[in-house]
Amino acid sequence: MPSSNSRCNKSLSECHVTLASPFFAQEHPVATFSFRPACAFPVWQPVAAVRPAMSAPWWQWVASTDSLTARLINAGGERRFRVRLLRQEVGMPRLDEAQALGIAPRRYAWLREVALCVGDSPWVVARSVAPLTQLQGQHLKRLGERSLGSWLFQQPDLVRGPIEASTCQPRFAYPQDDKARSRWGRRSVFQHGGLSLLVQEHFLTTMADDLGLPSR
Ligand SMILES: C=C(O[C@@H]1C=C(C(=O)O)C=C[C@H]1O)C(=O)O
Repeated sequence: MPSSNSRCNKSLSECHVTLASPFFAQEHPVATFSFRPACAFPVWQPVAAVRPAMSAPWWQWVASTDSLTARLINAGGERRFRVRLLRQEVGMPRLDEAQALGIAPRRYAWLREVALCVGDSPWVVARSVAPLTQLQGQHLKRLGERSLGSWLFQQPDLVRGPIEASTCQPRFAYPQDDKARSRWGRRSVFQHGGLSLLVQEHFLTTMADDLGLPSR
């Protein structure tokens, strides 16, 4: 059983890992995250288009349209579910994110990056983006370490757009003591009360190992 100071309980400053990015060739003593850019510009495809390359157990996760939070809690059984907030700030969405949201590039957005942990393992890392101009009245900024899904799936007018999938690695940093990598990434845009919210989730190898999921 991992120690109590495992990666999901460590403070962010304790998540000391080697930056594996080509831009950080050497161990970076003050670094807190690993970063492995595998796709400079990620390729997102409709989830149905990648189904032939995806095993049935993974399809149950990647193509599901209900709350991932609820699924993770259920799959974790007795193990504690935890949202680890990595970053939440106002910034610029990436080009593919702006395109997915249908907004012009270089428009300020609300950015949130989390690790969804079951027990001591980060199973999913996620990055959510919403245009800042659409956030009036939303309580997203005060979410903290409550799951975004716990709020989102309470909205009666919620509409989820089509799910797209990718095998690209996350382009944001997340704690990776055991060199966890993304097995599958997915994204979709949620609409609620004039808000468009892009949610991008990456299912990690730690989740595959803990659940005995196939490699793809
Ligand atoms: C959209 C959901 O919320 C989850 C929780 C997130 C968060 O807290 O930032 C981000 C992505 C999701 O995996 C969900 O549970 O389906």
